[in-house]
Parts: sequence; structure tokens; C-alpha cells
Amino acid sequence: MSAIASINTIPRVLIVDDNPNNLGLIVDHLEGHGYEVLVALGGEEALERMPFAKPDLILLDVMMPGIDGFETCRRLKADAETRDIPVIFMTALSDLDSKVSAFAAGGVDYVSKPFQREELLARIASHVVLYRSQRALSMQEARLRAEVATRRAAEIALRESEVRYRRLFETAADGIMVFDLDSGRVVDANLVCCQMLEIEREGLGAMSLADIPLLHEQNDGSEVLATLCRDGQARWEEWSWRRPDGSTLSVEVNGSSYLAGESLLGQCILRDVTPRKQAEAKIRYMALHDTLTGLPNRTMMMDRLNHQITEARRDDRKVALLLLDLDNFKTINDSLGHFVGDALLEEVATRLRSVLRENDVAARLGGDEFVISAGGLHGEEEAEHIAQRVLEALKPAFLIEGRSLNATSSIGISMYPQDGKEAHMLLQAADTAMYKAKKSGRCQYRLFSQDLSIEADRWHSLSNDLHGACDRGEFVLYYQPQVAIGTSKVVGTEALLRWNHPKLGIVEPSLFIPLLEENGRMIEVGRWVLTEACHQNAEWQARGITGVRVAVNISAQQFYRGDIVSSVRTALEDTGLEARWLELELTESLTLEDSEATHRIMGELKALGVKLSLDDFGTGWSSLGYLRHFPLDGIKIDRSFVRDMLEDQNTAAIVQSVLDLARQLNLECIAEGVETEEQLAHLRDSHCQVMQGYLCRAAMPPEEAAAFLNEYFAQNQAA
Ligand SMILES: Nc1nc2c(ncn2[C@@H]2O[C@@H]3COP(=O)(O)O[C@H]4[C@@H](O)[C@H](n5cnc6c(=O)[nH]c(N)nc65)O[C@@H]4COP(=O)(O)O[C@H]3[C@H]2O)c(=O)[nH]1
Repeated sequence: MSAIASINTIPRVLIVDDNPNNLGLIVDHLEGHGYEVLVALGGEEALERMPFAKPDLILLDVMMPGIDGFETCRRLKADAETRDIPVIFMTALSDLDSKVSAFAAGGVDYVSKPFQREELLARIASHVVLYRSQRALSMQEARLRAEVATRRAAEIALRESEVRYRRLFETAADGIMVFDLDSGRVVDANLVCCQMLEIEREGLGAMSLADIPLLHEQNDGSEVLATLCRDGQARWEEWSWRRPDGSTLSVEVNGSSYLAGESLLGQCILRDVTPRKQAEAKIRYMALHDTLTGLPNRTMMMDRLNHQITEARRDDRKVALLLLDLDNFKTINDSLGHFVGDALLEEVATRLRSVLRENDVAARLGGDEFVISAGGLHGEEEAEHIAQRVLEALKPAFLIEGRSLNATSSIGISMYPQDGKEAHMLLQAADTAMYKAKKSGRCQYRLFSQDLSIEADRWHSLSNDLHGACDRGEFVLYYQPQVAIGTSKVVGTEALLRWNHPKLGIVEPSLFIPLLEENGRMIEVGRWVLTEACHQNAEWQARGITGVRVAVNISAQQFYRGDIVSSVRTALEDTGLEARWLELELTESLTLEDSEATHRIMGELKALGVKLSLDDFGTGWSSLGYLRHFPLDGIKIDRSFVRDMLEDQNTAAIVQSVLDLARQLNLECIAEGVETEEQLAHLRDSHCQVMQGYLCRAAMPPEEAAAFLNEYFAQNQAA
């Protein structure tokens, strides 16, 4: 009965019989013996009730309307749910065939009506017990099978997850290490971690944190690691150490802990952040340095300067700020290209570094502007001394791409505290002093003074007034005659630019041409000069003043950046002047660069039919020899040579050799700035062909020049 009890405390019997009168006695009898009895009045009803009835035994009448007992039993046996429920047939039939049919239909037993109650009870009890114990067994077996299957599935899942997590652990880009937090024993570490910490994987099991040398380098790294894990917060710590190849490894360390059985384990993740650190360092470097020269940039320089000022204030010392600008850089950059320009700037930076004292700072502000700040000084003399050293360092020619280039510098100096208490004031004062140095000629330095500041203010207001001066028609051309020394004939005029300032009157070109060049407007004004000079000459020719060419100055900016060839062509076309009456005076510094660009442009200008001459000859550093390379028609000896040639024998010798060479090369020689009869006589004796200077006339406004030429022509015609 224990098996029965374990399934269902009260055994349940379903009686299927179409005659309820037969049932009353059996039901009472069974119920009296502890059975729960259900009744169905036919096969169909019995089958319908099966899913809910769930009997432990069925007493089945054979002869019933509808489907009989045999068929009902067959159907019960055909269904997996009811197949095992024992069926005892009850019938009045007592023939052998019926009994055989009953067993064939799946019955377990057979009782004949009228029943022997005790027999019926005994049969029912034995089958119910058998059925119940079988059911209990199969249920237990099913449970066991399910348990085994669940365990097996759990094992498989565990194995799969182990494989998955091991793979994650092994292939993680970060280093992962697990260790016992109490003993420090290393439990596991992936390959990346071993490589980072430079430990062998094989010996891991016997290792503790204290055995890892690299952790000691981190200021008791094993302790830090343990604390990090114990803290339990995912906190990142930054470490860096030197690798055997000398490079630096930067690592972020994160720790956490967890209980595994009895052990408290620490788990740390080591992330290699070297590339990020390097990128950050690079960004920081780039933010503070000039990428071309590697010198500090403006931001860093201002920072250092502020620092030097603070120290000087504390120690009662001075700070000097030297602002440098290369005298010839724009021309070199324009004519030889940016590649050469950049290489020159790099070389200049190297030379500047070589003259610095330990605490001086050299920086590049941009373009060809450099700055040096020197702290801890006692007086201006020390600043001047640095300036002299810089000028000396930059003096020797630079050898770049097989070319020898000169790039001297002009330096403006300002001093803390007298010229400014703050960095930006010092920079402004040095800038003003540098302008002065530039105006005084190449390779100079100037200290700032208040007078300079006033001059600089004037300079700036002039610069403002220049805006739109061309459009307002404030420019005029003056003309200075050029006279053949042998015949006294006027062979040309030089067009010289003047600015008719509304308040200041006529302003000399030395005051405003540098300003025009600085803001790139010389190109536009130069075009106007070309057209105006051609127009004037064409008009004079129309008035009978013939055979007199006009010379126009061309600046480096116009030559290289202003599309000079098309400007000249347009000026000639617009004014109708024949090209042979136009001469272009190119400054020596411009042609100094024996570049492909210079040759090409000169060739194209020559092809137009204009004359080319070299202005200010002798003021550059070039050798006379390079004259041969260019398609020139003439050279102009600079007025400084003419001025000194009678007093200084060396100058006289230079003038003589220039004249000799010009003759050999079939170049016309014009002497500029001739002021005295003695100078003229000397030039005549030296076979100079043409003179220009106050001795004949200074540059004149157009009407005066026209009157001069008219008078000259009238006299000449009369002669
Ligand atoms: N001491 C002295 N000086 C004399 C004598 N005879 C002439 N001069 C001056 O010498 C300068 C000659 O012009 P430059 O060498 O081409 O030098 C010119 C030229 O480089 C530049 N310049 C003038 N006009 C133009 C122009 O239209 N375009 C460009 N790009 N530059 C110009 O400005 C410079 C200065 O021009 P200016 O002031 O007109 O100065 C002129 C002229 O007035 C003399 O006997 N003694």
C-alpha cells in the first residue's frame, strides 16, 4: 500500500456499465474498502472522462450499447496515457472465446457476474497495488532520468561556458591576472598579462605577487594592486615602466575582488594605454611647438616668458625679449619655393639653438619670425650681447639644396621691466624695435625706446591711411631723367612712386612701399605704376618727345606673385606703348636667386620685347659672375658706390670692375645718385654710359618732367 499511498492516497476505480442497477452493490462494497469509485454508463463516456478521471483500475462491462467493452479496452490500450491502467472485464458470459477476447483486447483479468465480492475485492486490490507500484517505479525512473539529463546538460553548459570564458581570458587584449588576496599567490594570468609583467607562464602556479619584479618598480606595486582589488571599486590606476628595448609601457590598472569557495580572489586588468599616452603627448607637444622647427611656439613662449618675468620680479633681475625677422626670407621663399624656405627656417632654428644659454628660450612665432627670451639679466648690455651673437650666427651663408643663401636678420629688443611689465607688452615693444631695425638696413638690432613707440604709432596710422589710396587716386609718378654721359642726351626717365597724402602731402616711397609689401598690396599698386608710366611715355611720344624710354621699378613681390608678364603685356596693350620703350628695373635681391622661376619669368618678359636692368647693383652679396646667367640689358650701380667711390679706393675698384664686366657682357651701365661734377668726370673717365642723379635733376612731377623734356628737346632741336 505504500506505493499506492505515494501516488494517490485513495485508490480510484472507474466502473463502466450501462446498467446502473448492477452497480449499486459494487460501489458500496468498494467504497467500504477505501476506494474512490467513479462511474461511466458506457464506453464513450468512459473514454471521454479518462483525462480527468485518472483511475487506478477500470472495471469494464463487456456488453454495452454503443462501443462494447472490448472496443473500449482496445482504445484505452491504444492511448499512451491510459495504456497502463489495468482493465478487469465484468460479464455474465462465461464462454472461453469471450475470456480470450477479453485478454486479447488488453484486459488484465476477468470476473463473472454475479460477483463474488471478496474475490472481486482481492482481484481489484492486487491489480491496483501492482499498477500503482509500477507507476511509482516508472515515475521515479522518469524523475531520475530527468535529473541525469539536467545534470548532464548543466555539465555541458558548464564546459561550454568554461571554454568560452577561457577563450575570452586568453584572447583578451588586456592583461588579466587573478590572485589570492590573502596569500598573494597568483592563481592565473593570461598571456598578455605575462608579457606585460615579463613573467613566464609556466611557473605561474608557484608565483606570488611579491615575485614579480616589475611590480616593485611601481612603488610597491603588489600592495597597490591588492588594495585596488580589495577596494572593490573599479578604479583605474596609471602605471608606466621601461621595457627592455628602452621604450615606455603605460598601463592602466583596474581591480576587483570576489569570493571563490573559501578564497577571496583579486582580479586585476592591465590595459596597455601606450598608444593613447603617446598620442596625448604628441598632441600636447604639437600644441606647444612649431612643427617645422621643433622650437616652442607662441603659446609656450608666452608661458615661459611669464615665468621668466615672475622670477625676475622676485630676484630683481631683467628679462630681454629679442624679436627676429629674416631680412631676405620672402624673396627666397617666393623664388626658390617653400621647400627651400622651410629648410632655411629649420637651419635658422638650429643656429639659434646653438647660441642660447641654458635658460633662454627660442621660439618660432610663425613665418620667418623668431623670438628669444632671456631671463635673469642684469642689464641691456647682456641683451645686446645675445643679439650680436645671433647676428653673427646667422651671417655665414646657409647651404641648402646645393645653394648658398644669405638670410641675415633684423632684431628688435625689449626689456622687462622698463619696456613692459607683461609678456604681451614686451612682445609689442620688441616688434616696434624690430621695425626700426629693419628700416635701418639689414643685419641690425635695435633696443626699444619710447621714441620708437611714437614712430611706430605714426607708422601704423600711415598704414591705415594707405587703405584705398590707389582707388582714391592718391598715387603719382615722378620722373627722373637718365642722361647719356658721352652725348648729354636724355635717353630715359625713371618713374618713381610718390603718395600724395591728403594731410601730409608728398610721402617718400621708403616710408610706404614696405607697408604696401607687408600687406600684399604692392602688386595692385605696381600694376597701376606700370600702366601709368607706359601711358605717360606714350603721351609724351605723341607730343614729340621721342627716343626716351621709361624705367619702372619691379619689386620681388610683383615679380614672383603678381603675374608680372601679363601685367606688362596688358599695360603695353592698353596704352599702345611699344615694348622697346619700357625698361623694368629688377632689384638685385630679387635676381639673387638663380632659380628656374626667375629664369622663366625673365625669358617671358624679354620675349615681350621690354628691356631688363638690374637695380641697386652691388648691394646684394652676389658675385659679379652670376650676371652672365640672366638675359639683362643693363645694370645700375647703386648710389652708395657712386657716393663713396672718390673717397674710398676699394669702392672705386669695385665700380671699375663692374663697368669692365658690363662692357664685356655688352650691358648698359647706369650710375645712380650722381650729385657732383667730380663724380660725373670720374664716371666719364671710367666709360660709364649713363648717369642719373641730382646733378641733372631730382625726380619731378609729370608736368615739371614734361616741361623739362620739352625744353631739352627744343634746345636739342635748336642745336
Ligand atoms: N641721394 C640721392 N638720391 C637720389 C639721387 N638721384 C636719385 N635719387 C633717389 O634714388 C632713388 C632711386 O630709385 P631706386 O634705386 O630705384 O629706389 C627706389 C625704388 O627701389 C623704390 N621705388 C620707387 N618707386 C617705385 C615703384 O614704383 N615701384 C617699386 N617697386 N619701387 C619703387 O623706392 C626707392 C626709393 O625711391 P626714391 O625715394 O624715389 O629715391 C630714388 C631717387 O629719388 C641723388 O643724386 N642723390
